[in-house]
Amino acid sequence: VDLSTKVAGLSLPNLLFNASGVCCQTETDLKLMIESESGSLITKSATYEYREGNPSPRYLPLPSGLGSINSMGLPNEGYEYYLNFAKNYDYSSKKPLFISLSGLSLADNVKMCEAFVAAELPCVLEVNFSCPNVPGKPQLGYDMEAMESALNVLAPLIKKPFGVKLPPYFDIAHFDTAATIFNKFDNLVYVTCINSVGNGLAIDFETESALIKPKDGFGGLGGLMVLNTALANVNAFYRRLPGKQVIGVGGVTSGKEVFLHVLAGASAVQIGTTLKEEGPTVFARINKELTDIMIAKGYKSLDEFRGKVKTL
Ligand SMILES: O=C(O)c1[nH]c(=O)[nH]c(=O)c1I
Repeated sequence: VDLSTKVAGLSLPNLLFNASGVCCQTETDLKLMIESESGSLITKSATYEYREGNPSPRYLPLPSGLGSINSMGLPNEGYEYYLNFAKNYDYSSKKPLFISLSGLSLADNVKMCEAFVAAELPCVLEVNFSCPNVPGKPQLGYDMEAMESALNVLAPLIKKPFGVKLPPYFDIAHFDTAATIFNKFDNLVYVTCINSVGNGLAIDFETESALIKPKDGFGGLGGLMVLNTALANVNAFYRRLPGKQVIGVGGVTSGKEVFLHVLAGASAVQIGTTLKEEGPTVFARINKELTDIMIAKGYKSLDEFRGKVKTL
């Protein structure tokens, strides 16, 4: 059974990697990803300067076991740290490297993209339009005009194939509008769907308190509970972006959800909450589970069923 795939022209030995933000903020984290059975890795979204992020507790798995809530607040080492990591990365390692950028302004995104473009590295840039947890900064992904304006500046600047990380959309008209924008940019070769479902609220029954400290307890939701929204966003953009690819993320706890993401159209699949809770051994487990599912169903490669979800 062949779990390999191609994204943005790069070959991934298998389709699994981390969701940006999980197991990827420091070199220690990133080394764990390199040593894991993942097919690639992506760095924590970078801002121009180092950021401490929001006060803790800022991430928790939910007592229900159905997911997680986070309001990290974009903690990261600053973009130069990840530029340096990218300069020292062993690109002969077969594991492609993705770099996530989430500038607090278009000017910051421009400066960070210019620095990465100037370095002429084989890593793939992904612009994060969907961080839900920086107080006072609305998600660009929910402002269609602002997102198009940003892409009008960033796509020509990046020149090479790149991707964007999107928030979940919940209205067909939004899928249509967003896809129309993305189809204007030839080098925008993939979208990653979905980021966390923004601004949920987890309340503890006993203490009658919000679970996390930042933003009165409001934070992005992840894990199994967001699976069906994730599958919808993957399939909506798979149908609307001919010639482009979709990376699926949201709700992956086993090979079964990975299989569903590929059926919905995903070229690669990321793991967030389950990676955070289980650790990097999750990649070996889920690759094996997916292999067993494909053998049971008689599939030899991902191409045989990618995007082939049936309708009634
Ligand atoms: O709070 C965060 O750091 C964060 N949390 C998320 O759930 N998604 C994001 O893109 C980010 I940048």
